[in-house]
Amino acid sequence: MRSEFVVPTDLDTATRHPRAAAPGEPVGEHNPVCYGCGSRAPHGLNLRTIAGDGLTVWADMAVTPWMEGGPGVIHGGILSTAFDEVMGAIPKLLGANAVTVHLEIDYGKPVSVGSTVRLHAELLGVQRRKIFTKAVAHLGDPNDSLAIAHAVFVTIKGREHFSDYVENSRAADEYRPHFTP
Ligand SMILES: CCCCCCCCCCCC(=O)SCCNC(=O)CCNC(=O)[C@H](O)C(C)(C)COP(=O)(O)OP(=O)(O)OC[C@H]1O[C@@H](n2cnc3c(N)ncnc32)[C@H](O)[C@@H]1OP(=O)(O)O
Repeated sequence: MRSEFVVPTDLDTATRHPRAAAPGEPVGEHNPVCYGCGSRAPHGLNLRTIAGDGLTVWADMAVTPWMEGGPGVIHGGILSTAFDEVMGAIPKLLGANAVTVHLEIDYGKPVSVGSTVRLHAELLGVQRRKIFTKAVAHLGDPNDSLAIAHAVFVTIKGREHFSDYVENSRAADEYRPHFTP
């Protein structure tokens, strides 16, 4: 499948954080009301991302009728959100808080409503605060991809980054104690 994302040739390697989820364990939601992974996001994707070997993660997503874009197939924006979410679990394996600054998707084949898509993400490398990731969506054979994604995340200090916005959160009561100086 074609992708023209240019991976920098001078990335550094990184190591798994000692307290990161072990292979086979859920990476865990980063916010209980997150649209992508939150267990208390009734209109969200409720993705459960699992740590893989090395610096990889995966998640399965059932493509339900409300995800439809073209007739009988998934909306590209839903798949894009799922990719963002799953690749966004890679910084957690590094023990880092990070947000997406760049997200790029190559769509290779339609994804049928009723199918279950596996999203598999890996770390490509790091460069200062930047974390480069790649992910593939497939139906069981990673070499037969439906779509490929690349994303760049940048590490942040959670409290500084979100303090101006946390009162807008549906979980503000839970966050407030952690964000009040
Ligand atoms: C409590 C729960 C916590 C954890 C919460 C985790 C939530 C995850 C949610 C799922 C993922 C999302 O949807 S996240 C939501 C969508 N994303 C966002 O809202 C992010 C909005 N962007 C920002 O706020 C800002 O850009 C920051 C803070 C990320 C970075 O700003 P900054 O701190 O001033 O840093 P800056 O110097 O500009 O950039 C740092 C490095 O990144 C590079 N860089 C910047 N933008 C880009 C870009 N588009 N593409 C490539 N590279 C880029 C710069 O060149 C630089 O590289 P160099 O000079 O080192 O070479």
